[in-house]
Amino acid sequence: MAYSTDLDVRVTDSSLRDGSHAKQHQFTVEHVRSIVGALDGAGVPVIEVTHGDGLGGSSFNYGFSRTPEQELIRAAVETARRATIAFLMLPGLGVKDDIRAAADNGAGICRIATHCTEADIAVQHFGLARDLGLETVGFLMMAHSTPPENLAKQARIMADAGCQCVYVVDSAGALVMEETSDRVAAMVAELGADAQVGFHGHENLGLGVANSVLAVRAGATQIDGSTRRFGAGAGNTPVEAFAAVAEKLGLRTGIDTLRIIDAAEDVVRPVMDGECLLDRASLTMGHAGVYSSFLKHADRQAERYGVPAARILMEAGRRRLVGGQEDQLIDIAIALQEK
Ligand SMILES: C[C@H](O)CC(=O)C(=O)O
Ligand SMILES: [Mn+2]
Repeated sequence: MAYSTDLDVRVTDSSLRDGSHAKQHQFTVEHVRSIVGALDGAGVPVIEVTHGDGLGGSSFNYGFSRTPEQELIRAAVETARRATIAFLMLPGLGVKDDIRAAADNGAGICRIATHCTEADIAVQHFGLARDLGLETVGFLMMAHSTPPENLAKQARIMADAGCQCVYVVDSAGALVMEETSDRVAAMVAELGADAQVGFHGHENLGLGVANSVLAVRAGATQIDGSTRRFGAGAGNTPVEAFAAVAEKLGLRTGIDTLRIIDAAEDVVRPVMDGECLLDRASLTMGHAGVYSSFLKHADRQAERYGVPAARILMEAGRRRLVGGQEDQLIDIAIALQEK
């Protein structure tokens, strides 16, 4: 593998990428420097920094970034003393030159995300990332929406393309307990020594930490979280809670539990516009299987058309919308208003 470690689980903190959704992509270089400094000091080994929708995500459809993401990546790399800086890219939103720029700016890990049934669109990007000497991670998003055996076949496509760790990505926070471990186990059985398996959880049903522990027990060796749950929807698996639980379970994460608890309260929380809440809208997303990053888009359309965000999200779940179909939330809101 691209890194050697004596950790049982390697944690990637996604506050500065998944949290970008919650912050409506308004991160500044100062936000990045303060959060990276605190997480790095607490021993978080990998910190992801990008627009919420990855490289090239800054756009009319997804929301414009306040600061160009390559500047944020550069600031993160300059600040981190021990942590490796990762970035996310969705083929089609980002292009190969974006990967080259992130590598030039010192990022070490390229994370490539596709819908869980479309791994084949990432093949050339994994090849490029490996050629550039980057470590590679694959994200199979909306993993609740396809059964474990299909997910394992998609993971195989990513691993054959050069991906070193394929993630079960619970984008909707919809997976419940064994639904997580069954998917992880199927991927572990398929990939064997060819690639690691990871898990990225969302808190929409309050199961981020529990699902992550089950993922580890099923063979996952990389876990994502966000300190203070700073992520889309109800947020991600809280890193500080996962670190504390892992410590009690005797799993080595390399994270200093007390320092990450302080970082959550003293450094990350002040950057957040508000807490990521387990409220009606986010619970609806977990229940109906809706992509967590739809929350802020639904809130905006709810306000514009005077209809409840939860109703918009429920309909998005019924239509089985996937990432990239954010504009359909407008159609849904108009239809609900007309009713
Ligand atoms: C682009 C998405 O926000 C990636 C992600 O974090 C997820 O699907 O969850
Ligand atoms: Mn996410």
